[in-house]
Amino acid sequence: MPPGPLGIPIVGNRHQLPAIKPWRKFAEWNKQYGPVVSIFLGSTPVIILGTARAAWDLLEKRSEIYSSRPRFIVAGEILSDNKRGLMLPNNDHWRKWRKVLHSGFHARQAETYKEIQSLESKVALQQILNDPRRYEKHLQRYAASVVTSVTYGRRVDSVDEWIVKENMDAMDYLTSANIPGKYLVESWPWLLKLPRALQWFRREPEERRKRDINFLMHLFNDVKTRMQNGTIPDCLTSQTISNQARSGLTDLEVAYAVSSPFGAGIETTAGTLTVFVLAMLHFPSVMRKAQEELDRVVGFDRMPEFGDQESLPYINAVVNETLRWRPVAVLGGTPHAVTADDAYNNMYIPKGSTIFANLWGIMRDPVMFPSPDDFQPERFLETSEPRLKTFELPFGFGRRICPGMHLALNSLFVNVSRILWAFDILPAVDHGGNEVKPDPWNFTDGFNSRPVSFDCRLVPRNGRIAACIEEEYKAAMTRLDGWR
Ligand code: HEM
Repeated sequence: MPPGPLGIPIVGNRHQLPAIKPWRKFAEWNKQYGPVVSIFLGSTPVIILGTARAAWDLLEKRSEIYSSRPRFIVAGEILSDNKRGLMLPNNDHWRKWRKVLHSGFHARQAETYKEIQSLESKVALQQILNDPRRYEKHLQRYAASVVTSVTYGRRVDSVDEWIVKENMDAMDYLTSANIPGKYLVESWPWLLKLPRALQWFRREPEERRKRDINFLMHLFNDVKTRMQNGTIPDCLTSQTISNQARSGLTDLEVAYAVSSPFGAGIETTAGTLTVFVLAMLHFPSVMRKAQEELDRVVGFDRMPEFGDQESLPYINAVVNETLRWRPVAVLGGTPHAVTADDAYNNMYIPKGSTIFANLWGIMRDPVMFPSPDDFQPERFLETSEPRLKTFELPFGFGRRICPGMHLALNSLFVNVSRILWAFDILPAVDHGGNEVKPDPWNFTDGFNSRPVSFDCRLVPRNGRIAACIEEEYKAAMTRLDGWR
């Protein structure tokens, strides 16, 4: 097996793994033992990949055996009734679920969502202009509204709307059910053989499941009604319903499948945009260089559009560097599992191992990314490595690669370019007039890791830009009427 720290019988290495930010420990082990490390969590072998090369060699080149998931008994089987594909093993159910997301979000289909992304980003800019202190909330609203629009054809004005809150509750419960060690049945699956009445761990997640189903079916039925009335814009749910006879999916399976962007696409997108703001506070020379490019290509009389993207290589590099500098999907998303015994560089990888591609460590590999703590967009412009030119690494691997990648990259481009065009991003100032920069390492713990909320100033660069934002906002709100 690959090298790794020595564990103890029964618990394996669990006691050596901190409950908080385990990705840091993973990276330490990769530094000490090499790019492929093995540990045991209980009796399950766990492989930690610490370089992009190792992750590509295994998760991509051998994706037919590395694209499954570990078993999630409570969160996946009991709470989600095997209908949340993110936690499904590589089987027919998952393939059908994945097809829904692929047809909804592949590169060409993502082009059709650019209009709503552009309109929503104009709303976000105007909100930042008028209420800059709550910039983080505005970015979260942007991300939530794009997801509800492309999924259910309905935008949101605020993150306090019922649909967003109910979804957050559901996601919080899902995450809380997925904490390693919380449920005995995850380590002792034979407990599932007890008479159902004695399976005490079922009651709470099964109650929650009823609530989830009510919520998801309500959204599904709302789309169906609006399809019958002819009042819904084209969206993932309407497309999937139109296709249902061919796909053979039940109503409930569709309701779960189309809800995936809720859990996977809001926090990741908004968190990455907050990382961008944090980076600009610490690397003001990058901000100036990006603004010079925007001033040259776009000017002050109009805002950047998707059509400018090819003429803005530095902005594209800033987006890539944001995804690298502090990847929000720190552990590479949900771990993979390998479905057959394998060997790699003379190391044995047993069937059933859980595989983490530790993006936090991978993005800080000094061979691929020299001076990894520095925010250097230039590394994406001066490279001859094709895999850095189209930078898909932050979105995972092989058959499990993020299906929302194109939608996400479009969101990042349109917001990063417009925020830089519109505002100087400056540190907050304390009572004594001193600039206060947030700690660049202060990130949340959890499945996705984003910066802990921080204050800063977003100051409009000039009056022409401010007037342009107000004008574009008015026009955007009229166009957005169709998305209510
Ligand atoms: C900056 C934003 C985003 C980042 C960094 C990100 C990153 C990731 C990563 C690393 C994975 C795991 C891939 C793997 O297992 O190898 C993933 C999976 C996934 N992402 Fe994203 N994502 C983002 C936005 C989105 C959006 C906008 C959507 C939906 C429209 C989405 C939907 C999904 C889904 C459904 C999966 C699970 C795929 C599966 O298990 O087959 N993501 N994402």
